[in-house]
Amino acid sequence: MNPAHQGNTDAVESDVGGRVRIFDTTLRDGEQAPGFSMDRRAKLRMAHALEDLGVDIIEAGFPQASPDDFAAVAEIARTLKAPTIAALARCQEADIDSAGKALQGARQSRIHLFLSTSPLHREHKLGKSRQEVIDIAATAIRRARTLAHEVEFSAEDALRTEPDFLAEVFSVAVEAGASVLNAPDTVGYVTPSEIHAMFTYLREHVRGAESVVFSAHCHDDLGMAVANSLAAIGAGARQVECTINGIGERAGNAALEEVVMALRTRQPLFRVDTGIVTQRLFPTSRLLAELTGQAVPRNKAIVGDNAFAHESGIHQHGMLKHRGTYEIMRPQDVGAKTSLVLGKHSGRHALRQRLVELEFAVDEATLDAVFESFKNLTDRQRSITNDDLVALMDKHQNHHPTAAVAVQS
Ligand SMILES: CC(=O)SCCNC(=O)CCNC(=O)[C@H](O)C(C)(C)COP(=O)(O)OP(=O)(O)OC[C@H]1O[C@@H](n2cnc3c(N)ncnc32)[C@H](O)[C@@H]1OP(=O)(O)O
Ligand SMILES: CC(C)C(=O)C(=O)O
Repeated sequence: MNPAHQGNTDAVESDVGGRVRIFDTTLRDGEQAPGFSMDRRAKLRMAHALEDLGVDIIEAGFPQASPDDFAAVAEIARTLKAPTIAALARCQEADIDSAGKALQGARQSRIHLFLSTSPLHREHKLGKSRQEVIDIAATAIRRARTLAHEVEFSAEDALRTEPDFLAEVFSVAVEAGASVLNAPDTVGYVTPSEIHAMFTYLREHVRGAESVVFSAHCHDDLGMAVANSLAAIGAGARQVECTINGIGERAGNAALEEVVMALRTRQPLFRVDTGIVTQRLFPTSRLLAELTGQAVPRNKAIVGDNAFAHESGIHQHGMLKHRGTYEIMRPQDVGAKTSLVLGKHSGRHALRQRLVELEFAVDEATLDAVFESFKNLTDRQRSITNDDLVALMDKHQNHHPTAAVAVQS
């Protein structure tokens, strides 16, 4: 068993341990975005990869959404050993019962209930008063408590909810038996300082706060999902809900790989750890792209093709002297590799390095001459391959047979 998973169900212990629980919702919030749906087989493959990655909780789906999603949650619950398996449910009996049923085979099960709390959602979406929202949540939590090992309660649109009302809803949720309180920024509206203030307020005002885990679930509508998740951690959140490649509703959720590597790379700042096997980040990202048919953008942090690629001559020169000049993480720590790509922006240092790797012995005069041909080629071609370089060297040697020696090509 991955040591990351040992003892991952004790709410109180997690809050004092400097350990942030990673709740992966790739298979639920990620999957519900247009273009990303996965069938049962794809979900099962992804769930195994998430287990290997060391996530603490896998939200496997929304069983009431469709028969195949029910089956996917049930199969993941039966099959996986280490992580807690969560299933989403509205505060409705049918949803709760179907989540409980789907989770029956899980070693550690969690029903994840949600109910809107913001004035906008209360009035226009649910048509419910404050008191009705509180009563519906409490009744649902008590029912879910009998069907799973643990219950998480999410106050949908929490970050646009009146703080005193949110604290009251959460206090009732704790009394009813919820052990994880999730305050989602459902529409990606807030800034880091605002979410920090909300989590600080909640931890001070929710009755029973010391016995539960506070959780952040941030959306990326304004591009702040990761920053907001980190700010919530700074204010005491000890569970973060995130997805591989940041997939999810609209602009997506906080990207798991970004949250995890920010916490790791800036450990002295955040002083918390996760149980993620970071070397699995890149392969897990690629598996998701394969299963959904949605490519990872080249410039995506941590897992994009360009995350550790350098084409600019000045950067390549720096990298050849000391990789810390232009890389803040070691690519092997996320399962990736550094590449010095030769193209229009490259300089002599990187060109010479590649020629040496190709086992050409190159003097300065040859390098200058080949560099000129190389630059001309880059104006016609976006990147230059090893075969292109060998051809350039052959051409040069035919004109100047003694200038460069191909030791082997
Ligand atoms: C913030 C989030 O990401 S929440 C999760 C969103 N994910 C999804 O919706 C994906 C899966 N959903 C589905 O497959 C479908 O919406 C179903 C099967 C769950 C429900 O379908 P339908 O019964 O046809 O309802 P529909 O989706 O059109 O409308 C939502 C209903 O749920 C109610 N509802 C919404 N949230 C909640 C809640 N947390 N608790 C109780 N009821 C809720 C709405 O008021 C509405 O009720 P009404 O039918 O009485 O008017
Ligand atoms: C169900 C909840 C946690 C959610 O997805 C949201 O509010 O964005």
